[in-house]
Amino acid sequence: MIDAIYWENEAVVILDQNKLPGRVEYIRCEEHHALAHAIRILQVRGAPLIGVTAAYGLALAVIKYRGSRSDLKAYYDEAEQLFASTRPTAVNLFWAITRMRGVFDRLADQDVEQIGAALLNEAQAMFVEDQNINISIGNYGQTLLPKNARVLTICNAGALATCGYGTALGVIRSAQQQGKISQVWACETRPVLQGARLTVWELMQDNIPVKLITDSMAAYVMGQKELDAVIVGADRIAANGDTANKIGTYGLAVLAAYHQIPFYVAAPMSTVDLSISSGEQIPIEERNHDEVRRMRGEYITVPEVEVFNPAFDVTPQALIKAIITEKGIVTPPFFTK
Ligand SMILES: CSC[C@@H](O)[C@@H](O)C(=O)COP(=O)(O)O
Repeated sequence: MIDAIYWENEAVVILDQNKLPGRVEYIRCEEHHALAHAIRILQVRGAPLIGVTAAYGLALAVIKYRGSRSDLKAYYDEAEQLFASTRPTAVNLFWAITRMRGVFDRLADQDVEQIGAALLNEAQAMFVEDQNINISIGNYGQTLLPKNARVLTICNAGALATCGYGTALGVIRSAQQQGKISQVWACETRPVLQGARLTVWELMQDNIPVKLITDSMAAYVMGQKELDAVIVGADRIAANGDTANKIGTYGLAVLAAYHQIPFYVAAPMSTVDLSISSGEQIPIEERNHDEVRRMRGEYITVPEVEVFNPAFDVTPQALIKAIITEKGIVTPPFFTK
């Protein structure tokens, strides 16, 4: 199993996903600013992993705190703000921050060491829970797939995006264990290439048959009747089922509807944001324009060109056949009563 994050001797160690697949390199983060930076620059990414990384970061902040007890709350507020500002779309980040805040507030009268230890316990509990949640998502999700399934996915919603096993790739892993997978199609996922770099690497580690395509080839693959299902992860799901996920997901859902291929979202309940009724209210991150102008560092266009670089899009719920969660398979009207 791939370890995307772990705690070791008063530090958080993360797998540098920007180096994959060429190099498997771990970074030891001794203080929380380094972890916030790692989230911002995608060294750690994927909604559930972003949340757990922030949780470890808040624990680390308190464990490393050397100021006066009376200043701890202001210091914690600032650390929380720092993590909240890293990436706006994945609601798991805010879910994790809120959960950690609950621990911090509950122990308001305790000394700094006790609070630090309790925060670390909470982060580690989230880590273990996330693994179990993903196995449960996988078990439910694999029941939706036929024998010899050919499945298309985008981005990386795998072990690298979570604390292990993955969501969309968790469904694929469970189906593989049942002998049900004949082919995974991985979209490369421009501009940052999480599909080409991460999903391909992760699936090949587990000997799951994967074929890489550029994003623009998906329609052709579907038209050739080479596909039984599309399964993607999610960064935020509104109560009505509208789902924000990596840019390009919406296009795949439209294509899948045209070709009558079922389109599934796999995500933990911590990705469901019941405070918003529809996807219009989901904040969409716009990232650095050089992600589009350059590929792996090299300019692929005129360096001065204007660029639009939304990192996510929102798939309308009408295009989603089911959302696979750890609690079961949810169908329309999804999370609205
Ligand atoms: C289980 S991860 C689900 C999503 O977070 C994933 O599909 C995705 O879009 C990740 O985007 P990223 O920008 O790499 O963090």
